[in-house]
Amino acid sequence: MITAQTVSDNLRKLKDQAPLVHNITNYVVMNSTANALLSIGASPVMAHAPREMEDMAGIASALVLNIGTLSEEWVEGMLIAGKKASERGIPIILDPVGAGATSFRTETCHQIIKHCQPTIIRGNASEVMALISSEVQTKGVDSTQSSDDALEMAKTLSLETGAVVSISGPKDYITDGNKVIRIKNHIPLMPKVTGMGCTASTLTGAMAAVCENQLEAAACAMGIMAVAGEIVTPKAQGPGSFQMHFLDALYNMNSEDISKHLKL
Ligand SMILES: Nc1ncnc2c1ncn2[C@@H]1O[C@H](COP(=O)(O)OP(=O)(O)OP(=O)(O)O)[C@@H](O)[C@H]1O
Ligand SMILES: Cc1ncsc1CCO
Ligand SMILES: [Mg+2]
Repeated sequence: MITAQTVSDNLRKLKDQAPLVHNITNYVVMNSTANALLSIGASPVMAHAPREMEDMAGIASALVLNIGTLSEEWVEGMLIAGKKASERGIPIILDPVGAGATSFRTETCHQIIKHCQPTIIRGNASEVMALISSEVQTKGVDSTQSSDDALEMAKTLSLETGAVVSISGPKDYITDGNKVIRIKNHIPLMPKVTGMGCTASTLTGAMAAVCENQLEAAACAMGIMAVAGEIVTPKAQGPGSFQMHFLDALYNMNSEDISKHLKL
């Protein structure tokens, strides 16, 4: 499975390779996720116009499709970029933001899964469950379910789609349908900052670009989120300073931090 050493080795690779990560992402997090990518050592680009999707997905090392603030035109762009990325064999991360809240979101995820074959699906518990069961409702973008309740459906989703499934929440689980990796850190302020899940997805994209094994990549990215959260916790006085210190923690993270803080 993975160890602190695996996470450190992949972080080193990421910094050496500085992969270009193409994000089609929501208005809420464009700035914060671009900064997270820069802080970790990757190269971000946010682009969604259908006319430039073939070109941009044609030069990227990973594609992140985040459906947080969708429109019909964005879906068109996502499908063009996703097909190009899939043809090129680069990793595709789907963040099903708000799947289970509206049928537009859930149906768009199914379209992306069918036409683009994402390599990793990273969402909260009810988003992941909504991709398997139409009974599950998401509260806007917030989960209504626990990661434990989502785990069996996540395994099914993984086996049905061929994508690694990464569930975030008070407990993080990453599964390929057979193996399950759990990140045991618990950072209470993390869900009080909008878009930390979107940040997890974009960092998953950066890791997936440099790491062949998508289960390992997804787990390393969630591990890095957790380690940064642990570093920030004693410094933050609330969500505002948490967000600021989080970028600094990503930027300065070294292998000692990882072995000291990561709980697997
Ligand atoms: N209740 C919680 N307690 C501690 N950590 C949490 C909790 N919920 C989520 N997290 C952590 O916060 C990060 C984001 O996960 P979350 O489940 O909030 O994603 P999300 O719902 O997709 O977020 P967003 O849509 O705002 O981007 C993860 O690293 C996860 O471990
Ligand atoms: C709050 C919110 N609404 C749509 S996307 C987003 C960012 C967190 O998912
Ligand atoms: Mg989310």
